[in-house]
Amino acid sequence: MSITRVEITPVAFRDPPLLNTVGVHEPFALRAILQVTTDAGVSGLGETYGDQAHLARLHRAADAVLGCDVFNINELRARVAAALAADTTQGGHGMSGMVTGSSTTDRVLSPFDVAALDIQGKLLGRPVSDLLGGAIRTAVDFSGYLFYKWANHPGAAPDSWGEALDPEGIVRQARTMVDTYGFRALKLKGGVFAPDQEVAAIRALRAEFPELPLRLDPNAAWSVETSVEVGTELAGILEYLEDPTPGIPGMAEVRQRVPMPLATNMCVVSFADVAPAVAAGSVDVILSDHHFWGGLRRSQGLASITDTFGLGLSMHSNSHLGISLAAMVHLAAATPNLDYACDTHWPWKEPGEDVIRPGALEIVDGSIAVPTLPGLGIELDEDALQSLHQQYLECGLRSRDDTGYMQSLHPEFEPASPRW
Ligand SMILES: O=C([O-])[C@@H](O)[C@@H](O)[C@H](O)[C@@H](O)C(=O)[O-]
Ligand SMILES: [Mg+2]
Repeated sequence: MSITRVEITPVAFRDPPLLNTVGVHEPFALRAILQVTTDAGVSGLGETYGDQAHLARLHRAADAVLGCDVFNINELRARVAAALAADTTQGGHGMSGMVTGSSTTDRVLSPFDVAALDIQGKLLGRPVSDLLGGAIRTAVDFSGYLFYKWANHPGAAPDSWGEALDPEGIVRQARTMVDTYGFRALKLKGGVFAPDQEVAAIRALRAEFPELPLRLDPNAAWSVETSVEVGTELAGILEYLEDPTPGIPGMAEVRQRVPMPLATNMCVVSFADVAPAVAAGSVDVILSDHHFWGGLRRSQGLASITDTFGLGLSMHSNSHLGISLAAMVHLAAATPNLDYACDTHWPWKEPGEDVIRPGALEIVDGSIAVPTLPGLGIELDEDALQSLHQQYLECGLRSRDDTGYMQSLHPEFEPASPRW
């Protein structure tokens, strides 16, 4: 079952002006869609970041994996690693400066791993979750991911979500999320306003949704002292506090002084980070993300590590389409120690704007039923792929740059970590 062809199609889909500590989302989010074909005529799908530098690496890896057996993921990884061995360039990873230390090989391997598992599943007539050890749940819980946001991108009409720049706006947004999707946990992307305003937003959410677990993630926007102040104020209110401050040592210090668990998708982003973070006692919960942890099998390796060290496991998300969501659902279904509802940016997408045919993945009562069809259980919509590719060609964006976009509108904006 060897790989005979890899097609890589960059696509762009509309994205609202969501704010974060490094800037604001641009009008389009970029992704790359991989179609991997075998000599058996069966093909599989993968989805990853669409930044230009990443695309160049994907193409180098694509040439290197031709002829590789789709059942031999170890060889797949070795070939990707060899193809990128001489690559010492940094950046272009699609995460806007927030997750810089992840492994280049693992980021590039990820969509090939997912596509190979999709093919294996189709050949065997089994869903990907079976290939990962079997689904231990029939549906996967997701959290409602709240963002401060403008009403519209400059020059464009307001989107249906409206503005959210204060606690009332955030509560309104949360109400829409909960009423529409039934989410049973909420996460607020912070690091946008001064910490007291974000504390007020969390308190407002707690008053409106007394039963729902709440998380706050300022993406390392706070100093150790600010993190301790916020953590102390929000005692008993947060399920976990995510990346309050930069770095393994800073997180370790905060962890000693705040009552709630600390989570990260910033100071532990590759296997190389795990030992130092565990030794320093930096975190209680690691957010996995198959897009930078090397695909589904390596993410399960991470799950074993968190299990071994008694750490919690959650799941991180960036703006994504349906192939990524399907992969996340299969992984989460087959990971027994996934202790928390997963993040997803899915509700922020324009309904219907996707590369997969609708219907396979729906958020109902805050969770997504695990597909039971062979492979990922989704189908590529070729026309939609072409139209999102056309949108990519026309939108002019070639790399995610939240900071540059913000500075083009507010030249005085300076991202700093920590900012407060
Ligand atoms: O989409 C965003 O603006 C998020 O801030 C994203 O880039 C982060 O990677 C992420 O969601 C997080 O949990 O840190
Ligand atoms: Mg985070």
